[in-house]
Amino acid sequence: MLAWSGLSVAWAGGAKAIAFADFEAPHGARVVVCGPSGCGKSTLLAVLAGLLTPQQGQLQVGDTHPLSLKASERDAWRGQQVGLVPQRLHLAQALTVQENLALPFVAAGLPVDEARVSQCLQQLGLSALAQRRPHELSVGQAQRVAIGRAVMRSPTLLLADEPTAHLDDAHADAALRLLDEAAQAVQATLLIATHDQRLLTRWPQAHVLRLPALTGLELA
Ligand SMILES: Nc1ncnc2c1ncn2[C@@H]1O[C@H](COP(=O)(O)OP(=O)(O)OP(=O)(O)O)[C@@H](O)[C@H]1O
Repeated sequence: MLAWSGLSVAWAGGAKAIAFADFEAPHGARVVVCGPSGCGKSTLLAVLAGLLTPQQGQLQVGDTHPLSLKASERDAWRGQQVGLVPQRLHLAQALTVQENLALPFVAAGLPVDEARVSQCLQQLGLSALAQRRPHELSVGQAQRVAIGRAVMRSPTLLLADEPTAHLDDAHADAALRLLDEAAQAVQATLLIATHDQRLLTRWPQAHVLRLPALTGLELA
């Protein structure tokens, strides 16, 4: 299951705090976090990925309580259990598609599982592009590489930040289908942060968390 309670984030200097409503969804769920620009969607994703430590609160991802882990344990947990497709894809420009997909193993100091890399290339329709570099890809192709990299180590939690921003209907649909299939293939919970209303129509069964706009009340 994915659950949090009492979560709040305060920025350096304590100027502003964001309190997130409590949430719980079963493992394997589809979750949509939506709300207006600046309401805290990316911030919540950073907390869920163990990249940002909240001021307060509890977080449970499967059997793990990431906020109780030491920094090094949390890094290891993130590498193994969390896949993140960031808003800006952050592909390594000097590396080929195949090498980008292998990065999660390299970053963890593990031998590259070449069979898994090949499987992902195939599943995401990237085999013919394996030797290209990111600047030789379309936006949709680059996004597929980012999705492949995120699911490479079969995470239990797959997070995607605005994956359909700037995509037309057909490409947005394709991106969502890929994320859905990629999550299903590794039996991960999939959480998407978005302000794209199309997603709510496409996934009527999703658990939806609507974050309110931040108001002056959050100002300390
Ligand atoms: N490092 C930071 N220091 C101070 N404030 C920050 C920092 N990062 C984000 N914020 C503030 O926290 C709030 C939430 O930002 P966040 O990026 O999470 O919103 P968002 O909902 O993802 O926005 P968008 O839809 O525009 O990407 C904003 O008011 C933002 O200015």
